[in-house]
Amino acid sequence: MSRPILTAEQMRAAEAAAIDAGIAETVLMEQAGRALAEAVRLYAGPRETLILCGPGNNGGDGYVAARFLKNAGYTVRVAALAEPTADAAKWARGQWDGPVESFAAATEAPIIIDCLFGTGLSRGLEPVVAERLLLLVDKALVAVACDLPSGVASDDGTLLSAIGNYDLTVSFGALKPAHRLMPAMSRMGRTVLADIGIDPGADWFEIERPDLPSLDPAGHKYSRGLVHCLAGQMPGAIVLAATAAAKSGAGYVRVSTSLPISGLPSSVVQSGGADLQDERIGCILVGPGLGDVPPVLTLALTAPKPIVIDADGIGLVGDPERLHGHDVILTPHEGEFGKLFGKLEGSKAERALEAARRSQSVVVYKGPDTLVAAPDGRLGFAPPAPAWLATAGTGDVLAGMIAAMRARGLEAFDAACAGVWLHGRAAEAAGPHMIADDLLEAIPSVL
Ligand SMILES: NC(=O)C1=CN([C@@H]2O[C@H](COP(=O)(O)OP(=O)(O)OC[C@H]3O[C@@H](n4cnc5c(N)ncnc54)[C@H](OP(=O)(O)O)[C@@H]3O)[C@@H](O)[C@H]2O)[C@H](O)CC1
Ligand SMILES: [K+]
Repeated sequence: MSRPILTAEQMRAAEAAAIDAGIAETVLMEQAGRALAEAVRLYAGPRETLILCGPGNNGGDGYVAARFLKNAGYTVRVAALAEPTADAAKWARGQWDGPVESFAAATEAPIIIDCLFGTGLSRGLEPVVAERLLLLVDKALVAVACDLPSGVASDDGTLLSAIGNYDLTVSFGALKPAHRLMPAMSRMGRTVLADIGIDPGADWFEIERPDLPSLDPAGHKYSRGLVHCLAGQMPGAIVLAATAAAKSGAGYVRVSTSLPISGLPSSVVQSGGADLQDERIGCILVGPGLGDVPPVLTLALTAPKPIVIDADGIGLVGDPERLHGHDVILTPHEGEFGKLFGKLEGSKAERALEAARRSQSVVVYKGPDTLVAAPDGRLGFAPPAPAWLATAGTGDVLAGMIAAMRARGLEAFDAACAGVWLHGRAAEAAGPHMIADDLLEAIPSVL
């Protein structure tokens, strides 16, 4: 089951719905605090613990966690930034029978649990607060964030204050966009989601291992999916893309090229012509190494087939509305995204959805935080992928993997999510010294 992702406002609405359904807010808080304490026990082990509590319900979670950890035999200190202002937090504070120090005088501890602010953060932290929090987090053996590291903007992943690096983030009910958007995503450490009895009902979620169609014993190479790649001026890119498609389980990969291309697997067929009316084609791939050759994109768009438009192909689209009526997956990186869609407002999540709506296409908005957006509002957030993917040719490999998933019968949004997820795992398998060619070799191990 994919982990749901909700904005702060959606989270508050889901929490309100749970309360309307008869679950008291203090019960939600008790569940959250208990989950936080349990995650700390499992992850950090029994060490002296300092819990930093803010004035809102994030702080409330902290008072509950303090009680559970103390009952589990921990040496627990609580330091408060201010007295609780939220009702549930006042209740939780009242349930805590230990002393409460002042945050300003709090001294470092092996385990720090940051319960200052969560989804209610509305601005940067006071500089003196940010500074002290940073020091306590940096000095800790294990730094834990309750729901979010304090200073992170929940909905877009920006840092409203300088924050440290956390080892563990424990979220409740649903992940927030900040858990899977840069730069916040890179500070979370391991991100745990605790079920506290809230029904998130989300259109946004974290992409997880795809459920790939099993092979049909009666199948043949065409039924396993034919990927037709259109080569351009730089053949090396299409070699990576076509090979990736073949290694990702497409039954047949064909490359149209005006000049013979070396380096392709012998199983990949090269042809001079480009008969795109061939009804056996499962997906067309255009763009890797294409160069500035608009007619090739125009030709690809004449075929009534699913199509992955990547790299130079994206730069040749011109008006996103040109793609209406076609079955397209776009795979832009930041620069290609800006060139095709211009400057859009809002978080990366909102920009991805706006692009999907404008182009009526599935948009794979690549980056350290890759998103997959569908015109109908579905939005997949990729789990963290290795930084070493930032090397030449890995985008060509991704495009080939997505085209293979599409040709194997996954619908466009699922094919894009599958390709993105498998691409990240293949990079993990290939290891930190990989180049794109090594990524190809790792694909079969993650299918
Ligand atoms: N969503 C759920 O199902 C549950 C969430 N829980 C936890 O609750 C927090 C959200 O709690 P909330 O009270 O809405 O917000 P915070 O605790 O994050 O803090 C908001 C208070 O802090 C003030 N504030 C905001 N920014 C700052 C700042 N930079 N400096 C000082 N004070 C700040 C804010 O007041 P303002 O009027 O000043 O904005 C609030 O007083 C969620 O993250 C979960 O941890 C429930 O416990 C369990 C269910
Ligand atoms: K926090």
